[in-house]
Amino acid sequence: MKKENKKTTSKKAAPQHETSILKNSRFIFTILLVITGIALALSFISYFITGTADQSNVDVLSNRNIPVSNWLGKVGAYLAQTLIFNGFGIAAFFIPKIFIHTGIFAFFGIPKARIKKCVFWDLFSLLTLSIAMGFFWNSHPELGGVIGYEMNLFFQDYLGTIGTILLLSFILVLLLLFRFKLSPTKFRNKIHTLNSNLKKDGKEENELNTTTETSSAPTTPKPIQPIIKTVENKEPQVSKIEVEKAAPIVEQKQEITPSQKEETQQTRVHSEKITSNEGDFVIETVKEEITVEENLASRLVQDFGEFDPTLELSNYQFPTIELLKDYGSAGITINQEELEENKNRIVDTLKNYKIDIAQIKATVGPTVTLYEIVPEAGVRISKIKNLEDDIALSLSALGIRIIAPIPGKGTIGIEVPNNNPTIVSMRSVVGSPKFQSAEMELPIALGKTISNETFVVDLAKMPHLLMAGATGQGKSVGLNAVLTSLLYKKHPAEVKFVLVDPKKVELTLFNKIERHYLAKLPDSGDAIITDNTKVIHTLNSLCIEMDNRYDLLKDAMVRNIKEYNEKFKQRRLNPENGHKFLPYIVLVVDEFADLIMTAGKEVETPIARLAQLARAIGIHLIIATQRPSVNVITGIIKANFPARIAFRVTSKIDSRTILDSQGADQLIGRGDMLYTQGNELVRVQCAFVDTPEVDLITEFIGSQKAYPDAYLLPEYVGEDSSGISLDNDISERDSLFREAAETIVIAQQGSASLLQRKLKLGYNRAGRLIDQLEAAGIVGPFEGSKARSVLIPDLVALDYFFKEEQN
Ligand SMILES: Nc1ncnc2c1ncn2[C@@H]1O[C@H](COP(=O)(O)OP(=O)(O)OP(=O)(O)O)[C@@H](O)[C@H]1O
Repeated sequence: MKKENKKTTSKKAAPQHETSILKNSRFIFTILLVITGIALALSFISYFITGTADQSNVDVLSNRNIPVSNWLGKVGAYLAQTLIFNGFGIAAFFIPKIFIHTGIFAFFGIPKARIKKCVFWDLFSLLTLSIAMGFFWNSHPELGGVIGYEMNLFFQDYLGTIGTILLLSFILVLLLLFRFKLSPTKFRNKIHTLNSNLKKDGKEENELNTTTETSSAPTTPKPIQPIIKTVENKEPQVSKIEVEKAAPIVEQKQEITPSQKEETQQTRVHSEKITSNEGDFVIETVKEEITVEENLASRLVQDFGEFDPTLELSNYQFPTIELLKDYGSAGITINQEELEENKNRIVDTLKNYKIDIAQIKATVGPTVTLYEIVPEAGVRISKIKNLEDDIALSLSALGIRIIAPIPGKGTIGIEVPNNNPTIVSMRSVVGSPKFQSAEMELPIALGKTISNETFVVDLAKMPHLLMAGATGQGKSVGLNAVLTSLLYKKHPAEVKFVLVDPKKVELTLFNKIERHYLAKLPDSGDAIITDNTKVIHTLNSLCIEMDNRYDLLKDAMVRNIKEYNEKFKQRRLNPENGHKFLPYIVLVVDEFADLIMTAGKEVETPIARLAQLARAIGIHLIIATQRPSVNVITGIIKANFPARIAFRVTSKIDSRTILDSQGADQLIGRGDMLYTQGNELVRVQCAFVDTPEVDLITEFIGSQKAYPDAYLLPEYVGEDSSGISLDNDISERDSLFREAAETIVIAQQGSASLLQRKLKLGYNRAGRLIDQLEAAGIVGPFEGSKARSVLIPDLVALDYFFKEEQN
């Protein structure tokens, strides 16, 4: 043991010694650079002061007897003559600047890249200035120097005088843009702030003038005023009147009421001298104080307006309604004969079963007509309900549904399909005033009800949607209708889709809007997910996103995404603390049965978690399945999906699985559906949107300026790869291991959340890194709520540690 200790001490001592030598030589070098720079600068200044006195002497540098006037002697005179007159003129001052700057930068250990950048721009400015000064060669040759003059002539030969001036102006613009980062927007903002400041000052001056006028108004000399200091709970003084002559001091404590506090914003002191008989006295008014965050926010809002999340794509154009196909007549054609015929048949059938009708009324919908019957008094409703099949048989129509009684009305409804159904076009529902003026977070125009009204629902309120139906009954069209609705109403900044499409063909068209509307895992190719492992990763990643969002909400002290975004828009949340505008995320899973069959619990668990918790933070799920059997739509999923859509299914059992009641088996297909949000069922004809229409819309959006990438979800490292072992195997380490170690050592705080923030990692990866750091002996073991201790004191020791490890 002792031996080992000795070994480590000697090994530790060696690098410390090395570093001290290194530090010393660096210090000497930096001092040398700065002194050289100063010397050059002095010799240049001296050159301009002593004028041409030394010009004829510099040639005889070797002759000790010739006197020179330069402050830095012959060498100074020689350097100044060479670099200024024979060189770059006054631009040569950039040379000592480079020396001094580099020296100072090196002293403070500023990264080399930054020093190089500085030197580059200085050399660039040196040449430009020198060429520009070349224009004055005839009157003042020392301004541009020989090199500046020659280069200037060269450009003039090729570009002419005007061309050279234009070129130099362009270079000046480049300098302002890239060197001084003076963008036009910054410039505008500066002018704006200057303007508003001027206005404010003007106002304040006016106010002050009024005060002084009133205070200097009295003609009779005032008696000597005492110094009055009003102190507000240690806040700056509110008013202070000073007289030259000594006077007693009266101090008053004054409470500031909350309302006063709100009024005040910023401390400003105005002083005004007033001459009275007794002498000058100064009035200092201290105005406007704090209410930190709120007022800062309102100031920001005042100066820059509310935060606009759409700003980055401010020129984004929503798709036009013309992109959607017009399927002929928007209205429904009422076939009187058909109506009459059906009515008679219903009345006759019911008569056969001894059910008398008091009244019958028909409401014609796009695909189905509803006959509302008011039975004679004394007729039992269950009797009619039981005759459902017989009535259907006598009407010889598929898809008869009897609603007995119609909720909210004392009538019985019989829905009979129309002989010639009308297509409900997406165009008609998107263009409807109901959808256009919908004040909803995520409005969806699903189609038209039986009374031909546009049926609009809010996905945010659902808050998740389950869609089921046998194959070919309109599920895919339904999904497209949902997505299209959102594309027509929501800006790319406001909503993002996560699309899971195991069939690989249904949602492919949405690839075109990847950088506008889609979200994906970092480093994954296509945004549309088609394979199962990726689905599991994405779902877990969404869970992480959910947790992160909850943290943000907690920090912002709000309850849901709407309030959070409101607060963010009002600039009351600081982006530097990780706050950002949160878009809604809509997860669409097609062929859910397929997923459950292959991935089972791995999919069900995150889905259930998201379904239970994600509503408040703006993640909404839409799940579609062909096979609505109980092992697919399990109890836990059903419980969290109160909003359900059933297209036609083949059996009553399937209908029960989806809707908890029958009915879906009696639908007629082709977009005929039942919608429920927990209570009654609504029969809706789904809006029809064809593939070419979706193609046009996505093309329209896709051809516009987009974000640099799809919306990136947090990284998720699968369970399989996160096998946490405390083996200190260097080859198995995360690629960010070293960076993580440095981050932890610099902060002297061993926490995964620190790594998450600094290295922008997902929780799992950060956790894994911490485990590896523990295994390596860089951080201590887990200590409950406290951060782990860091076992390496600084970066030098860490460097040494890594070197040791290599050996
Ligand atoms: N709302 C609608 N209005 C009119 N016709 C429709 C409607 N929805 C679907 N259809 C018709 O039904 C056909 C099948 O629809 P869709 O492709 O949506 O079925 P699906 O349920 O997704 O089938 P699968 O599960 O096999 O993919 C469509 O090609 C279309 O002709």
